[in-house]
Amino acid sequence: MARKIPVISFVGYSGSGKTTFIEKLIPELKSRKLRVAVVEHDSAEDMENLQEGNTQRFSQAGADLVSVTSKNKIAWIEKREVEPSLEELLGYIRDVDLIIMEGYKGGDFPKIGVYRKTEGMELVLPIEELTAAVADVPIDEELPCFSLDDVGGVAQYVISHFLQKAGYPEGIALEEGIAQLLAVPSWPVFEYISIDESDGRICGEDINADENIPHFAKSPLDGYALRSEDIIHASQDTPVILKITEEIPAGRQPIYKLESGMAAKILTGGPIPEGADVVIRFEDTVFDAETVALSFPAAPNTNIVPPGEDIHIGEEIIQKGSLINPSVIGLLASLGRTRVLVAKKPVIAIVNTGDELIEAYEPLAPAKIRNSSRYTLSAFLREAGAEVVQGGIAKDSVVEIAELYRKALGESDMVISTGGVSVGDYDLVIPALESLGAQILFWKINIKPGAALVAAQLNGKVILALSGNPTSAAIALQLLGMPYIHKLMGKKQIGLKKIKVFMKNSYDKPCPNGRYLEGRMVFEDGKTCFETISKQKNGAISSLMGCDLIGEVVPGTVGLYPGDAIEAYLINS
Ligand SMILES: Nc1nc2c(c(=O)[nH]1)N[C@H]1C(S)=C(S)[C@@H](COP(=O)(O)OP(=O)(O)OC[C@H]3O[C@@H](n4cnc5c(N)ncnc54)[C@H](O)[C@@H]3O)O[C@H]1N2
Ligand code: MOO
Repeated sequence: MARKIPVISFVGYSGSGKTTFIEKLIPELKSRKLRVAVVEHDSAEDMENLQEGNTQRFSQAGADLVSVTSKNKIAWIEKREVEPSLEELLGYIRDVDLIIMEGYKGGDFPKIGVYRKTEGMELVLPIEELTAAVADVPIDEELPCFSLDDVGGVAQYVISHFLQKAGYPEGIALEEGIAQLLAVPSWPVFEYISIDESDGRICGEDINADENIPHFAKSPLDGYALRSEDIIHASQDTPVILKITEEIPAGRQPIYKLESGMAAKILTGGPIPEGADVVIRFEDTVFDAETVALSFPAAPNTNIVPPGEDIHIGEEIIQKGSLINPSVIGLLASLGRTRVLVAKKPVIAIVNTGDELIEAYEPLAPAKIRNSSRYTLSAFLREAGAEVVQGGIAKDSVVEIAELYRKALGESDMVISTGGVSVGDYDLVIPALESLGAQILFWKINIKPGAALVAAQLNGKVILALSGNPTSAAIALQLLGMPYIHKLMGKKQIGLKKIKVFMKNSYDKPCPNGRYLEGRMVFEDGKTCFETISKQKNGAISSLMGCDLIGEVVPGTVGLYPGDAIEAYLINS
């Protein structure tokens, strides 16, 4: 029997954006090599359009079935007394991976609700009948909800929920792991804070200037404001002498309009008086208390800062999702904006597992080690802009690990754990997650170091269980965890920044499957270079010493030598 093709229906009131969303989703699914069918319901208008031309003529002439074919398309119009059942309709569709339906509210198919709450719209079906939603605001904690432009997230959600076989994938590519995590819906929450507190936060709004800076024409230097036409004939032999009307320091509004034969003494930042179109600096004039002599002409607008020269009305100050920095804060202050909308910091809980772990403040005991990863990972996360809560150390017991996960999930937006993810008898993270009813997204990714990990989700919250090996955990947090954490943070640019660097030293181990190298950024002969950290050991804490780059050794590399170019990720960028 032919495999049943998965069907997913998008439902929502007219104007909710269903069609637009599906239109954007199709290329997204196609880019993932899927064949997609779309079934639309109740669109009399489209049916009319379809029947234009010869097909319509044959159809109107009474043909029961008209088909039109061209090199790469086929269309089929069949007259029916009654509307065919959905089952019959779906039975015609073959050779696709997914059927998307628009507007079918009935039938036992998963349905994704589309709606715009801010436009006063309602959900077309009760929440219980939906599998997910696409909306302009989150709907319900239990319902995966994607924003109206998150087609990538919906594509991944559809693939991982309806197209993949049951069970979880093992040993997937890094990019696939990142995509799976990004597909777990998340909504940054926003808050207004003082701009004084906003350095390093993610802006929650697009801000454009609503005023010109400066908002008046001003002088960029100390000198005399005057009319260019008055000095057209000025020369060394025949200087023009103008009468000084007033003094205009920065902050004082001029009193007099400059008439012919007049000048105003003006200081840097002072407003240009009406009538003046030139400022000549003190050094180029001869003056006394009442007059100023000019001995050369100047073109109109010389030394005048026009309104809006610095920032003009409408100019972009910062985009939603960008990092606020000191210069943005200064611009906001110039515009009179003392509060700014920012994304709340996501709260990430850290749980460490392992019988061998003791707290950093405890004295060493035989076979025990201090829990260093709790501190390394917390520091990385805080530096990246998250709030960190400590979920404690769990002994190697399914019940204890599950209990700490449960508690940590209650206090955070995401849980990161260490240890217990390999294949040993004490690797109990997967059973602990399963005992909580979490959905395991995948186990292990194809990176070295950092392969051993588990990604899961429970009630829309991600649990990223990293390796116990300190360097592996740190590298996997950076490469796999950070893109999702950036999304949680409301960042527009997600994932670490990558740069091109030149090897400072050799790394001569062949890497048939590729690997990542811990390294330091150094500068030599005007080039940004990559110096490998001497210990490249997954279980060593010292492999991270001074490490600010993760170098990418592409599969098939037989060795790297000084001067060779590689790409490297900037840690915590
Ligand atoms: N038979 C196999 N053994 C291992 C494999 C494998 O494929 N087959 N993979 C190896 C790789 S690669 C990694 S990575 C580790 C992953 O192991 P776990 O995630 O289960 O981690 P643990 O065994 O719990 O710990 C590993 C190592 O790290 C130390 N550790 C643990 N937690 C901390 C902490 N919070 N701070 C500092 N150090 C910590 C722990 O004592 C162990 O020495 O598995 C390999 N084995
Ligand atoms: O998986 Mo391990 O994380 O390669 O060191």
